Amino acid sequence: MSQTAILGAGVMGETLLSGLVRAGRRVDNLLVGEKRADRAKELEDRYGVAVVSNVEAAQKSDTIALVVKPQDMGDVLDEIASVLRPGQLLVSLAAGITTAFIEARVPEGVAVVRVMPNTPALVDEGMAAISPGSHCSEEDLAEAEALMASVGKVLRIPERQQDAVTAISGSGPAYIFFVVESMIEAGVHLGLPRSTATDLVVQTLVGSAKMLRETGTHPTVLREQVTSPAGTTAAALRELEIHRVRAAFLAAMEAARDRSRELAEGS
Ligand SMILES: NC(=O)C1=CN([C@@H]2O[C@H](COP(=O)(O)OP(=O)(O)OC[C@H]3O[C@@H](n4cnc5c(N)ncnc54)[C@H](OP(=O)(O)O)[C@@H]3O)[C@@H](O)[C@H]2O)C=CC1
Ligand SMILES: O=C(O)[C@@H]1CCC=N1
Repeated sequence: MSQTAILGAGVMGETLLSGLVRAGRRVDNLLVGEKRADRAKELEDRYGVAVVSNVEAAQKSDTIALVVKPQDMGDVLDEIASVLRPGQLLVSLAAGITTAFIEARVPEGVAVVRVMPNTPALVDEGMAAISPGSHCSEEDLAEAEALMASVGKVLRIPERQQDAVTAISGSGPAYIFFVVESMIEAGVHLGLPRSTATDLVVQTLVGSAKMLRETGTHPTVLREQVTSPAGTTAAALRELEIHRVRAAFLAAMEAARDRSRELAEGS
């Protein structure tokens, strides 16, 4: 079995680690590089995984997942570059960071794949988009695909689409949780107990998501089915249009796309 390292075990690194463990990956085939000692101890206790230096993890692994913040990526690559060798695969999950950025800092022959995952991977419902770097074989891409497939769906996309993907599915769960929070607060304003409002909103979200996935029906049609003539839904949707919610979503996602581009410049 090949050895996999995860460098940076914050929210996303742990999400990947826990998914691999759930998918049946033996912990002795996994290594974690994490600079914070208390966090390292937490992960060792929780998963029984070895937390070692980045250099040791990189040296001993065939596949190395880079899950540090984009701003820390240059330092981590500088730290491990001297122990990397041709045939190894680097899988970067960092927003904004291009495969060219990574390839310029590692020895030739090290394959690079860029991935944009999301946090629903924690419940095996992740959405990951992957793009090959310039020296990446089909085998390397398939390896990265298998890594991410253990925690959800995987789509292969051209790298030029990665900043837009980051804005849609990478950050996407946050927008959905924001809508959920807003609806729960509205329920409380309307006089519902908070727990009742929460149950109503969460099940409505799950049911609606299931309809989208299982019926394959266009969301406009599904929305129209809820909207009775001169009814309650039409009254609510008119307010959402007056408050320019659709335009706000577009502006928000353009801002996320632009921020992803800026992260590539190291800011
Ligand atoms: N959270 C999300 O929903 C998503 C995140 N991503 C990407 O995943 C990456 C990580 O994000 P996220 O998990 O949210 O961030 P976190 O800050 O939670 O995790 C990053 C972790 O890396 C650690 N770290 C920093 N420097 C080093 C180093 N030199 N060696 C080893 N570990 C180091 C950090 O420690 P410390 O805190 O001490 O600095 C922290 O534990 C980012 O690049 C982000 O763009 C992609 C898609 C979704
Ligand atoms: O907010 C961020 O920068 C990361 C990338 C996508 C989701 N979280």
